[in-house]
Amino acid sequence: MALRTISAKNAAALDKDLMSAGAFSIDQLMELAGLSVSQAVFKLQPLSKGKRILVACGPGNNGGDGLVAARHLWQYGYQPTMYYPKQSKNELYQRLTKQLKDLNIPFTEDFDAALKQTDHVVDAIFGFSFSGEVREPFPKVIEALRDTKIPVLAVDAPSSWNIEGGPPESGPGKGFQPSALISLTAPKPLVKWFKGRHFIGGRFLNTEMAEKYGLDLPPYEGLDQVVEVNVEGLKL
Ligand SMILES: NC(=O)C1=CN([C@@H]2O[C@H](COP(=O)(O)OP(=O)(O)OC[C@H]3O[C@@H](n4cnc5c(N)ncnc54)[C@H](O)[C@@H]3O)[C@@H](O)[C@H]2O)[C@H](O)CC1
Ligand SMILES: [K+]
Repeated sequence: MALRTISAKNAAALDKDLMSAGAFSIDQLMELAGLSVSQAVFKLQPLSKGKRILVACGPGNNGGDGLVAARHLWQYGYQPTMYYPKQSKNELYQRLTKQLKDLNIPFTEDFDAALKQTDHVVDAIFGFSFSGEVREPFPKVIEALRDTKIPVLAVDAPSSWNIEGGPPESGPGKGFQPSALISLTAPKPLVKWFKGRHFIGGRFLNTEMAEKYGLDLPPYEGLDQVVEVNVEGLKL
């Protein structure tokens, strides 16, 4: 039986619930989400296969997960490069950005050039709050992700995909099928159309919240912040 999915609306409500009734702060959730992303990269792209990781970050919390992941990746010995064209003025993102700059992690404005010099890409552009047509400056970036042969790990959703309806039928994301996906907390309905390796991360759900939102507690093991699942949602 497949792991149960969570709609965009319920994912946003669960996030709020975790931060009110659940007593988590956004920093904590983002740190755990980003840590999971870094562990998925470690499993997909061992250091021996190439250390250069291009992390594309969008303006919201999906981008924040990418900022956190990059810091952990640096600590593991990777060489992250950041593409973060719409930087938020929010204090949390500014702190995360400073932490990366203090590690001398480069920020680039030229996504195409950076893509030619990387071994792996993290797509942390849009997550469960994406809707409508992709707006500037991201259409070109989504097209490049669609066309590249370099492996791409999508964070929570392949950016530009509709959370409920999956791949877009037109626009830059038409035909974009990343090689891997990490679903945070629980898979979104779009996983039905996803064909690559699938991880679950964001190990912070409790039994009560899982029951309230009709979710399964993912089968994490030991110290792992991620679990890889097959199309049926079962641990590999
Ligand atoms: N509980 C969890 O699982 C947690 C998940 N996290 C991550 O947070 C994102 C959701 O974050 P949110 O800030 O709500 O939204 P997004 O990052 O998906 O995007 C919002 C951002 O994007 C802009 N935007 C929306 N649509 C478009 C468009 N068509 N074109 C251009 N820009 C667009 C919008 O204006 C906002 O600025 C979730 O997926 C996880 O990755 C948390 O980190 C921790 C808890
Ligand atoms: K994404």
